[in-house]
Amino acid sequence: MSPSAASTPRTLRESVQGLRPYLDGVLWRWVCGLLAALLSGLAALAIPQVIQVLVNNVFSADGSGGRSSVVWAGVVLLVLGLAEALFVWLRRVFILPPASDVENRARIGLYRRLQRLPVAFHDAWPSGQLLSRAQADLGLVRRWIAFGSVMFVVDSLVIVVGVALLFTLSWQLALLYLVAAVPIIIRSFSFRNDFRTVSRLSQDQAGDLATTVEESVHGIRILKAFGRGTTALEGFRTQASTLQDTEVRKAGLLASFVAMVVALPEVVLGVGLAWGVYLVATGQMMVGALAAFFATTAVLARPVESVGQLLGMTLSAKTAIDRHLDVISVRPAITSPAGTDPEEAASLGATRLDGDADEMAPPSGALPVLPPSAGGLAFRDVEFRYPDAAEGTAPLLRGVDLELIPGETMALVGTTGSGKSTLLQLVPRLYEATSGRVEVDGADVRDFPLEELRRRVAVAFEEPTLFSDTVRNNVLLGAPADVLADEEKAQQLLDMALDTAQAGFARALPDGLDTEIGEEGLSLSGGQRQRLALARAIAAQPKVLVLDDPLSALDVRTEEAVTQRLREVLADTTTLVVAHRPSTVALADRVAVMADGRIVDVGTHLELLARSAAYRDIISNAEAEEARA
Ligand SMILES: Nc1ncnc2c1ncn2[C@@H]1O[C@H](COP(=O)(O)OP(=O)(O)OP(=O)(O)O)[C@@H](O)[C@H]1O
Repeated sequence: MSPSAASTPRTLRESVQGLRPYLDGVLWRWVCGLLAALLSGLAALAIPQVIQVLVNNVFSADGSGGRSSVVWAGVVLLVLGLAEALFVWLRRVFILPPASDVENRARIGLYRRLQRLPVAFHDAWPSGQLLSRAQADLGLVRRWIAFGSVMFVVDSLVIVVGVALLFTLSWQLALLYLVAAVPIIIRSFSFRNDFRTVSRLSQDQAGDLATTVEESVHGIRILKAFGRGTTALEGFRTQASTLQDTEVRKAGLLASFVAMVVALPEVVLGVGLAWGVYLVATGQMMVGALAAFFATTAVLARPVESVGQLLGMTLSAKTAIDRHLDVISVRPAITSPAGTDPEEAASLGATRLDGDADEMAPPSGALPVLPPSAGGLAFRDVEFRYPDAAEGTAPLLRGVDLELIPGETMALVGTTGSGKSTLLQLVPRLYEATSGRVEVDGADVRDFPLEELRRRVAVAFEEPTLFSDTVRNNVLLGAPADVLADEEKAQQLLDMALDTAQAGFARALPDGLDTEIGEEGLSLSGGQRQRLALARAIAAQPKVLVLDDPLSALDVRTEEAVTQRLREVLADTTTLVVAHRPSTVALADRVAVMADGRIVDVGTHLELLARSAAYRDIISNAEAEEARA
């Protein structure tokens, strides 16, 4: 499901139940916090009752007991005031830490799920939408759990109890107040729907805005180079204004509802006061009851005022939870075979939703019998279409048959857009073949636990992605755990990988191999980044290496040197490499020619030059491009 797809409709109860995996050990503290908040509300409501006794005694006909009752009432009021403050403090102590726990667990659950979801999911979801779900939405959920949810329940209960007390003091005046609540109750139904819609819109628009910021920071060089800064700013301004309009609409909706909630009791107050005085004057009501009545309405003023705000907060939090669940409930389409991956089961367990039960096969711990790691790679009648390809279009890859001999280096060449990169991504299951089989060491890639498959297969892409970390950590990202555990072996592996990829320049960086490279390695040149990404693939010590034009930013001579070293050092590693330069292609054992989503020929460079017009065409185009460069 893409972010533009409608969110699954859920009731508030269902949304809150979606948080269940994060509520371990939280509920009892929340209930204690709720009780503390309720007691503080009741303590506040008890104060007018004391006032009633006090006033009645002071104004009693004989005046007896006036002084002592004032002292007692003073003591009781003090105790009630202190109790109210104590319970407010207890509410915070009980609820604040578990609310942060929920936020933290939900954030980790989201991150874990994002790691599990296939590349196709990330193709469809803009990063800003995911960012806003991980940050702003979960912050809102925390505030709602810590404050909004508790106070919504407590204030609603305080209002119910308070109104009941008003009835004990004067049913006529209480009825007057209740009648004033009828329009509020009626309006609250339509308010809920209106506010929920606007709240979802504003949170989605905030996500789109985050995507724009992320993209323009990422593409700042392009924007500057093309002088598009002003245009980008205009676009951003429009988007920001749209969000502002939605926020203003949201605030307007809330303000009009809150105004109604606050104003109606105020209007009733004037009428109520006059009527109350009449009731006292005609002996239908004690003066103490009148004082207590209005003291109670004063105590109720705060919960009545805030209940509208809290309803708004509850609806916004519900939207935030729904947006979280929309991501967390996406089933990863590419998974390890059932029961082979404890981490997979943990990921599902941490985010289990209704209907997941059948997918929750407990990890058996026993891995299926896998073939020995020999470096076999084959494609058998493989067909593939992108999940987001237009309806009715032909599959991108059709009837792909290709077999590599363990240890050989095969170059994959073809016209642009013929599907070379796509084919490569099927090997580590970044995408899943629509039909047919991709085999590693004779077994279907779907039979391997993902971790094992990706231990056997390493990848380097044309667009190298590096992380904000040291050169060392970037290169050793996928190195075997036993090598990493031994400092000396890790250093040897690092040196070998850097030398093979001709990435010795990294040693001359200011802090050598411990130099922190900036976000995505942007402080390095394109060719330097490519060589580090290749070194990373080599350091993973795979049996199968798939390289998607990983040396395109290098000059011809360096590319040749790297290819030559790769063949020597990784003599028993099977390598499938997308290449464009004739000189590099010539170094491969064999070459596969791809056209229009099919492998149309396989042979040595010389064989193909002799027999394939398509190959000669590709090579002569590449030579012409090289000469122009
Ligand atoms: N995520 C995607 N969703 C939908 N279509 C895609 C996606 N990625 C690539 N394509 C389409 O698949 C086709 C093949 O792309 P691919 O990158 O595999 O070709 P290629 O042979 O590697 O091209 P080049 O040599 O230019 O890198 C292209 O038409 C491209 O538009």
